[in-house]
Amino acid sequence: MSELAHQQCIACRRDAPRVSVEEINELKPAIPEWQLVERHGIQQLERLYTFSDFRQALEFTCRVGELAEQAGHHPALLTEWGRVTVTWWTHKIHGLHRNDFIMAARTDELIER
Ligand SMILES: C[C@H](O)[C@H](O)[C@H]1CNC2=NC(N)=NC(=O)C2=N1
Repeated sequence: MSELAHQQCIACRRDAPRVSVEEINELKPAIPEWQLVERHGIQQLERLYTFSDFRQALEFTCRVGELAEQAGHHPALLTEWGRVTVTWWTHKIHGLHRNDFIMAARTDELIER
């Protein structure tokens, strides 16, 4: 398990700061396959995972959902035949929190199992 995936998510408050550029530069190397995207002014982390069929994609989707429920922090999930797009950001701060990087690293761990 990567060190980042081991870190604890903290309860994120509405006034919590978004990650700084320095923090992004510190955290992003741990999740190299993820893209930084911006939608409607909101920075997000996004990764496409590919699978052999829809059932595999659906099973992975459910595993990510379980991870999210355990952490109380939830992604956007797009499940298609052979593909799942996972997008993390923190709704209440309209951007990226350290928690999103931790959850992206944990999402990657689901594949490596
Ligand atoms: C009430 C509930 O705890 C909050 O809405 C949680 C749920 N999951 C969440 N997930 C994400 N990604 N961002 C949030 O701000 C968030 N808030």
